[in-house]
Amino acid sequence: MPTITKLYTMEEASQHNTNEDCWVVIDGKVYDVSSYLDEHPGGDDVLLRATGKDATDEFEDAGHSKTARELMEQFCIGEFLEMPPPIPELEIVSKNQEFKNLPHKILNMSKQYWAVPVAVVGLSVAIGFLYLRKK
Ligand code: HEM
Repeated sequence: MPTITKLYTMEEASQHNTNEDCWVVIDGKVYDVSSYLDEHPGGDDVLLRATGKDATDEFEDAGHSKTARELMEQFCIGEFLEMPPPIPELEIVSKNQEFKNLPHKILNMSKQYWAVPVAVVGLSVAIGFLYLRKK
């Protein structure tokens, strides 16, 4: 039977960063080490500092034994879902002020183009009015 793996984003994993509720992300897997904080031979502070990021390097740097690696499996709650980085071009377009102000620019332009015929018609009416009054 296939096993269902829960996927967690870093945003979700990083919310579990307290003494009572502590998750760490190591080598693509998410571990709930809340119950292990007091027993961790390296101390609870290192685990708490390892939350909210990929702690693979810190875990490897500590030179964990085979026993430690076997032990950690019981704390595994799922896998880490890495979100793709935002596409730079789309970001540039969305941040570009020129594109953001485009609706206003179009509105202003349409106002300008209306102003000329309205002015011409207004002037013609005024001249016509004055001409008729003189007669
Ligand atoms: C589920 C996760 C983890 C488990 C089960 C675990 C388990 C252990 C165990 C059993 C030891 C004793 C030494 C050994 O047998 O290797 C240990 C030591 C240690 N661990 Fe972890 N660990 C975990 C995560 C981490 C993380 C994420 C860090 C660093 C950010 C870390 C840092 C350390 C340090 C600094 C020591 C002490 C090494 C020493 O004094 O020689 N551990 N850990």
